Amino acid sequence: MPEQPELTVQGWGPGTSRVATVTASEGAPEGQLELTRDPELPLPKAARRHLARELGWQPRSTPPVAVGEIRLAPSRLPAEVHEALVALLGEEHVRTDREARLRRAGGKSYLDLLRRREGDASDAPDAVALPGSTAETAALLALCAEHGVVVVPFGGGTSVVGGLSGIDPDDRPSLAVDLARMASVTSVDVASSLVTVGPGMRGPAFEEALGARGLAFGHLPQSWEYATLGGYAATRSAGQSSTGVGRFDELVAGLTLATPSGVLELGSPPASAAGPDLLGLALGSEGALGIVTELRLRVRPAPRTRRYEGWSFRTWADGLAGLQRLARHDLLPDVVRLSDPEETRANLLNAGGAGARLLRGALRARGRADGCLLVAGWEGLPHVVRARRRAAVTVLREHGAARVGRRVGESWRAHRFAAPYLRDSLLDAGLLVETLETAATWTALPAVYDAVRTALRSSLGRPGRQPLLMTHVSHGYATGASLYVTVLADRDDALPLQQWLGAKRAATEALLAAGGTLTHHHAVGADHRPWLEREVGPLGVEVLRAVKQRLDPQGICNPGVLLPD
Ligand SMILES: Cc1cc2nc3c(=O)[nH]c(=O)nc-3n(C[C@H](O)[C@H](O)[C@H](O)COP(=O)(O)OP(=O)(O)OC[C@H]3O[C@@H](n4cnc5c(N)ncnc54)[C@H](O)[C@@H]3O)c2cc1C
Repeated sequence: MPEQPELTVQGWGPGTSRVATVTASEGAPEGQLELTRDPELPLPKAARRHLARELGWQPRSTPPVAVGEIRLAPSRLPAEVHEALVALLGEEHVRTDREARLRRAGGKSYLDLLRRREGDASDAPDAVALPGSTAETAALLALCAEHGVVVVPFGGGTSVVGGLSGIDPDDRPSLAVDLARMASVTSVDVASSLVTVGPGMRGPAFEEALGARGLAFGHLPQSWEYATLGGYAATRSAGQSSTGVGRFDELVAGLTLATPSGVLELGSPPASAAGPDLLGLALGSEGALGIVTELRLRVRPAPRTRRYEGWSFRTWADGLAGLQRLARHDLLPDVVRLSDPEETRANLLNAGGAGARLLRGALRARGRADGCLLVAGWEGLPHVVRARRRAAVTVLREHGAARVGRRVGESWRAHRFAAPYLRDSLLDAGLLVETLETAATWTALPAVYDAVRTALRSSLGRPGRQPLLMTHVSHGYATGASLYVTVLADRDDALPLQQWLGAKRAATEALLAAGGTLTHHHAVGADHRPWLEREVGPLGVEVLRAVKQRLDPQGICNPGVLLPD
């Protein structure tokens, strides 16, 4: 089994604190499992007060059921498939035990976590296989196609769009294919800035391997500690520095895709005009066309210097105008994170310590208490960073931005992976916590922002209760930017799933109508697929279906994602 720490079943983090006793059931071995997460992080008092005031929320204790009580149906993997898989991969790489299946049940969306916290693991795979090579993966796919077993590739398990829900209209047995064994760097071509790597590798290990050679990759989503390179490719992920280094799909020079119909080698670095780029079909295919078994990634020299700092705009409109101007002149920093007034207020209140108090005071004194905070970060060669920053600062000042110092930027950088841990505490205290994201042109962005907020407010608002909607721009392009909304609301304890499903539906309809994309970086998964046709049109869906039919005629490859019913 993989040596990397595995994510806890009901939340975020490695989960080493509470030990759950597992009763022998459905063939699972009896014993102790370390599956639950770390002890709850305390919610700062100021944050509690702020949330109670904003949301009309009564803090309460709503802990998850014990992991040992999560319900898991017996495995339905046919014995002949199990035997054939063992012959192919070896006994230790084919698992049907409770721990293996529970750990690969679904992803980490609010809906996933609600289900797991309530003791529901009906989306767990029937078995888990860990192939060690492209050839083994291709043989596994052929075997599953022959026997009608659904295959769900599993990277880090951090999908937030139901990408691992394993939905199958024909309700066939399902196999999670965990890529954890294919997690090493197999070649480094420094001259060409190309590295070949297995899909199961995670960001920290990848950066460490590159750092030893003076290289860096720089793809840093908030899920970086657990998500895998294969998962990034399958979902077209974007990291926190994507404005500078590019989205993950822009960093893929080539990849290998094992499908039930054979193996595809895609991508021809540095560039090619040999027809349409088939690499684009694999990127974002979410396991629906096959399994990414190798990646050729574009890397860069490790940055020699970094500069992160905070700026404050008087208004959201000023902030957007400033970023748009930077974008048009190709002056955007590598990291751009512009928070709207609600997110700025919440971040400032939740930041503890004397530094945060001083900053709040300074912003009030300058009449910017309700302003918008921008975190800007530059990385690279010192003289280039200096020149880019100087040019950007001129533009920022022209748009009324005031510098609030390096501490703000450095503090953001230091805590950039912390929020998911806090989410567990908020769930324990009776809150709805979820995020959604989109992108739009600079022209459409303000309307999309307003539309999403209006939809969420009217769906989640009740007399005396309002959701807290914290929005930021986190990825900038010449043509537009992404919007990322964190939603907090008093949870409806009676119908929590329906509460969020209603809000999500309303927000999605609103953002599409206003000109936003269905998803900027979380992918389609199961949750967004009813709307895919709105994004790519009926003919676009048919084209995708035709490709799937050719590569996966039995429809065993993650049938619950991407394509609408
Ligand atoms: C707290 C949190 C923060 C997040 N922050 C970000 C962020 O900043 N930016 C961002 O882009 N996303 C973010 N995400 C979403 C998620 O991390 C990304 O979608 C990520 O790319 C998923 O990678 P994974 O390895 O965990 O894939 P998984 O969740 O295991 O799988 C995702 C999908 O890809 C398929 N898949 C996985 N591996 C392969 C493969 N080798 N071949 C074919 N298909 C495969 C799966 O079947 C599934 O459909 C966040 C998620 C969480 C929970």
